Amino acid sequence: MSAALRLVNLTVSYDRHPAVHHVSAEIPAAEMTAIVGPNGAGKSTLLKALLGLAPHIEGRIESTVKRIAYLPQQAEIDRSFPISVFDTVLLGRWSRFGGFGAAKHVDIHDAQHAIEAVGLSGFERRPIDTLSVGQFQRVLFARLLLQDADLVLLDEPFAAIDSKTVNDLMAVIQRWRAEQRTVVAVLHDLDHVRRDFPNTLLMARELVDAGPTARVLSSENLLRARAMAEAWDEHAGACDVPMKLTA
Ligand SMILES: Nc1ncnc2c1ncn2[C@@H]1O[C@H](COP(=O)(O)OP(=O)(O)OP(=O)(O)O)[C@@H](O)[C@H]1O
Repeated sequence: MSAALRLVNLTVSYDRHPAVHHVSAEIPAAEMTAIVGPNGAGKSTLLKALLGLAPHIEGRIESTVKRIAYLPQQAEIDRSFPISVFDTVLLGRWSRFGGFGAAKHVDIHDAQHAIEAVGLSGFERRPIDTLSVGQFQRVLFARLLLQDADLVLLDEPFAAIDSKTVNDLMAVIQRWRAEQRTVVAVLHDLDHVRRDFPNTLLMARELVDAGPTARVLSSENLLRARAMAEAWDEHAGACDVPMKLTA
C-alpha cells in the first residue's frame, strides 16, 4: 500500500511548547484513517500541521498529494456571516474562479448536485445561521464535495451529530474512499472507528501506535495512551519531553 503522507520525526509547537512530539507514521493512500486519542492529545494540531496551519519545528512531512480539503471543528467556524447554503457550497470552487471571477455553469450544476447528495435539496436559499448543527455539517460536506481533493481532512466531523446524519455523511466518506481519495478524520467514538476506519493513528502527544485499527485500538495501547497523556508536562520546552513513557 503506498503512502499519501509520510510523517518523519514531526514535532509541532506553539510558542516553543511542543503539542505533538517526534511523530513518525504513514497515512496510506486511498484509505480511511482515523486519528484518535484523549483530549489534548494533539489530534487537531497534527491535522493542522498536515495543512501547514501549525508549523513544525522539527522533522518533515513527505506528501504525494496535490489537492487537500479540510473540515475544521464547527466551533471554529463563524456562522454569523450572511450567506446562503448555496453560496457556502459554491465557495468549495473558490480556488478555481478566484476573487474576481464568476462561477461557471458547471460550478452551479455541481453545487446543486452536492446539495442533493447531502440531502439538503430545498435549503439552497436558507441563510446558514438558521441551520441546525447537523444541517450545517451537511452543508460543509457538500462544500468538500466541490473541492475535488485527493486528501480530505476532517476534524471531529460527527461531534454533536445525530445517528441519521452520521450515516448519511459516512456514505459521502465511503464514496470518497471508492473514488480512491484519502480520508483522515479525528474521531472520538472508538466503536465507530473500529467499524468503519481500517487504519488508525493513536496519539498521546507522541504517537502510541499506527496501523490496522484492530491492532492499534488494543486495550493495552488505550491504557498506555491515557497514562502518557496524563503524564505530559504542558510547560515542557521543545525537547525536554521524555521520548517514551510506559503505562
Ligand atoms: N493555537 C494554539 N496555541 C497554543 N496552544 C495550543 C493551540 N492549539 C492547541 N494548543 C494546545 O496544544 C495541545 C493539543 O491540542 P489539540 O487541540 O491538538 O488536541 P486534541 O487532541 O485535538 O484535543 P481535543 O480532543 O480536546 O479536541 C493542547 O495542550 C492545546 O492547549
